[in-house]
Amino acid sequence: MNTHFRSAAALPPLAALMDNCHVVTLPMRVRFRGVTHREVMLIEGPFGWGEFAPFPEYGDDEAATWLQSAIAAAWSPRPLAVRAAVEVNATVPAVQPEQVAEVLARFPGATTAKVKVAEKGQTLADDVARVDAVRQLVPSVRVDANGGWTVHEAIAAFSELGPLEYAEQPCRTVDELAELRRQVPTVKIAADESIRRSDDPLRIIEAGAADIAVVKVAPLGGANQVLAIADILSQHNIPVVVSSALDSAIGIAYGVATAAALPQLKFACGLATSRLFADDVAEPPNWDNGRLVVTTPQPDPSALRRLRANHSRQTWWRDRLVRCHAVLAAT
Ligand SMILES: O=C(O)CCC(=O)c1ccccc1C(=O)O
Ligand SMILES: [Mg+2]
Repeated sequence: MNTHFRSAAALPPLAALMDNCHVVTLPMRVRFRGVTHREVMLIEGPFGWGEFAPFPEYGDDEAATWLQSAIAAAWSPRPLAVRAAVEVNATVPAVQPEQVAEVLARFPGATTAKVKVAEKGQTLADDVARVDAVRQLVPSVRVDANGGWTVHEAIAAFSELGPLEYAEQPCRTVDELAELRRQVPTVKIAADESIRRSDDPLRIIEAGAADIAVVKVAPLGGANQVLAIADILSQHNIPVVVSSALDSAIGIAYGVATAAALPQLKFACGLATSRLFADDVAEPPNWDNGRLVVTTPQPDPSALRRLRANHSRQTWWRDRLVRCHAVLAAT
């Protein structure tokens, strides 16, 4: 577990979480990260709602940090906002070029698009065709390879993809990112998995592995952790991009609140993923021409019923909650 920025707040008793949690399954409009449905657990506390939604394949140690974030959201006040809305990017899954216009139509006014590339089973030609289709409709394009390229493949891809705002996690390891940055100083490199799945989210600094840091609130343990990490990164001239982990409207609102509290925000944030869901537990933050407005939504009781996960998934998530609570209690 990433214990570098553990919360100072007291851990609520397990019963307080168990008695106030709901597991829902949100349908996606298009496949994303290989999934068509996203399961999340929502927990109500004295300060509102938190979201506990580590991906199913994550182990308990890693998932416990996501629980810390859910608890911070529901058991403590939001950080102080310095802006009322946050600029966001359109997110384009690894779709066919013919589907690009339909995807982008869900993000009216967004001037930056993030395009998924290096998807398993696809080729560089597929990526080039998708990126070209996006660039015809949106002026600024970034790509996210989710660590799918070797250094060599990344260099080949950069030479064919045209101008990029930046490339997010082009390779898997910190050392590869650093090597790629040395070899291709003209393309900005953003670290995502190297921060959110690392025991030490700040290792990228010393390694010289990133120009930009993607920070996700849940895997980093909450808003205060993100603000602390962003402060250190800014001292090394590494700006942050706050992004979603495919959160429900509840998690998105916490991400928007966190982004709104950052002293500096240079890049559009990856928080517009609500638009990839066909249904949600609450109205997501208002969309204002490419920006998301800071709000604190409440889950709609009828949506919690409508989207309620089946019995075996309820049990699975409640068991996971028990185990992750034990991890937090022991550290
Ligand atoms: O950054 C965005 O625009 C959307 C968020 C996103 O891409 C994402 C969502 C869930 C899991 C992983 C990722 C990722 O950035 O790799
Ligand atoms: Mg990413």
